[in-house]
Amino acid sequence: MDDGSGWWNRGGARLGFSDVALVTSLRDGMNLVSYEFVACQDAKKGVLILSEFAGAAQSLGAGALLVNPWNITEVAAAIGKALNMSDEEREKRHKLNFKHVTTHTAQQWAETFVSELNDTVVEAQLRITQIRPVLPVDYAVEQFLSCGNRLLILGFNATLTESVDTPGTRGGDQIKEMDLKLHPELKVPLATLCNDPKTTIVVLSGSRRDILDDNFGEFDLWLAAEHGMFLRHTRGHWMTTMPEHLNLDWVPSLKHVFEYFQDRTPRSHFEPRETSLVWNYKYADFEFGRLQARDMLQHLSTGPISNASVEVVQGSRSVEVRAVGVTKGSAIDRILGEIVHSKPLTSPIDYVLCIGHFLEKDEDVYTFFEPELPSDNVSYQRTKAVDTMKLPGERRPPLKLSPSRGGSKASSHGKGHQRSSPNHEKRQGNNHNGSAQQRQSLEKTSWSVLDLKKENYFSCAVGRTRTSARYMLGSSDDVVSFLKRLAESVSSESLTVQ
Ligand SMILES: O=P(O)(O)OC[C@H]1O[C@@H](O)[C@H](O)[C@@H](O)[C@@H]1O
Repeated sequence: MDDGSGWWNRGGARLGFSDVALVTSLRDGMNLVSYEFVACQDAKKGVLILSEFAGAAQSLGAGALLVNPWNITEVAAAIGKALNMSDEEREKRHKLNFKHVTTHTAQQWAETFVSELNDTVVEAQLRITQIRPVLPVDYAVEQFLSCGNRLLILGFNATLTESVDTPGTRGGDQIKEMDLKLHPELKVPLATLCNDPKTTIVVLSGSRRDILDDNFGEFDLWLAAEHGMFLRHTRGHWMTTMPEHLNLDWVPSLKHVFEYFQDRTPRSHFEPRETSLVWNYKYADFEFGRLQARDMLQHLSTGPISNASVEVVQGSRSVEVRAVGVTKGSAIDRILGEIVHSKPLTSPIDYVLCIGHFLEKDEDVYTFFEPELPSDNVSYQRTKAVDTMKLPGERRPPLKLSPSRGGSKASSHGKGHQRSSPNHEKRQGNNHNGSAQQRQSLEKTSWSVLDLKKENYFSCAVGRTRTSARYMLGSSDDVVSFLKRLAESVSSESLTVQ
């Protein structure tokens, strides 16, 4: 425990040798001593008697004996109990507290704090953000045709699916109605766009890998599941782009909470994922769903995850819990990195369309591509990657992704697919994955990936007017019409070329 500051000699050692620690603060912010005591007691498994007025009582209450320090009889009884406690109980109580102290590190606290601070900024910005104009479809199509390397990033839920209010065409089967299904009118236009050599499509969704596989497996495009934590081209295998330190220990313990709310809210739906859990009540009675959501949020804020490194994200008709650091915007640079690794880039991406019914938390994906800071005084949240490339007020130079930022690690999750080595992919005849030689030469340099002019960037929120996207569309029906227009323009473009 000697950290060089003399703490151990000044008194820290006593904490390690004691059988019992008695903390009787009448008022206390946190009480660091109780944490230090637990940290020093791995050998002795000493008992902590803790004032219920100390902040630490909220996190160490499970293993400590909690007392009201004004109640002398209670304190005396606790001392007696602690001194006579069986080894077994001491060990059990110590284990609970030791786990808490060693897993709730300053690093984790700082990450959660910064992330919540960012959320507050985004929320405040959204409140003062002007209502966005409707996507100028003709102009977006015109610009699309004028560019040579186009990237389309499409959300899935409520973007490429049928509107919730579309009268029941699914035969009244509740379970089937709640399944996420690609809008039937999109199959043809999407296939046309996917087959266009100048266009790359990424479906970026919170949904699980199997759901994206079922809906998009037949198309020639990229799938980014679970808010971009997993990625694959439909001709390749899933890989993970998850940050190394993501803590997912909380997932199993929370599932029963979500199941409970699913069971007591008819037509609501719980989707367990690997990096998040989502309960959606968009098909349920709205008022009842809202009340249930409120209950759930309260339960979550006081329950088992109140100290875990997770975020509770409230949607208009959903509640989601995800690991800190899981957002679409934080994943997008890793996704881009993989895409440009996988096929030789002949020219930088010069057109980006990013469209989705994204939660506020995920709107960071819109700002990632913002070529210029907006002229009004609304400052946008930018991802780390962008911050390193652009100073406030500066026009961003073409995006350079270094291979290390873009790199991902092989997945050991889900279907057990491992990321193939370039050679393996070659054996499969996968022309979306460059040869080992190409990759090697790319890794020696950084290269310009994005050269995006303001007029060629179209970010668009679906069904949300206050957004950090530049434009909005009313519903997925409008998205369908727009994508049909883009597909028609691609068909006439290829006819002209012939
Ligand atoms: O991530 P997707 O599939 O584009 O869906 C966007 C959002 O759609 C909302 O309707 C859901 O309530 C959210 O949970 C989801 O994240």
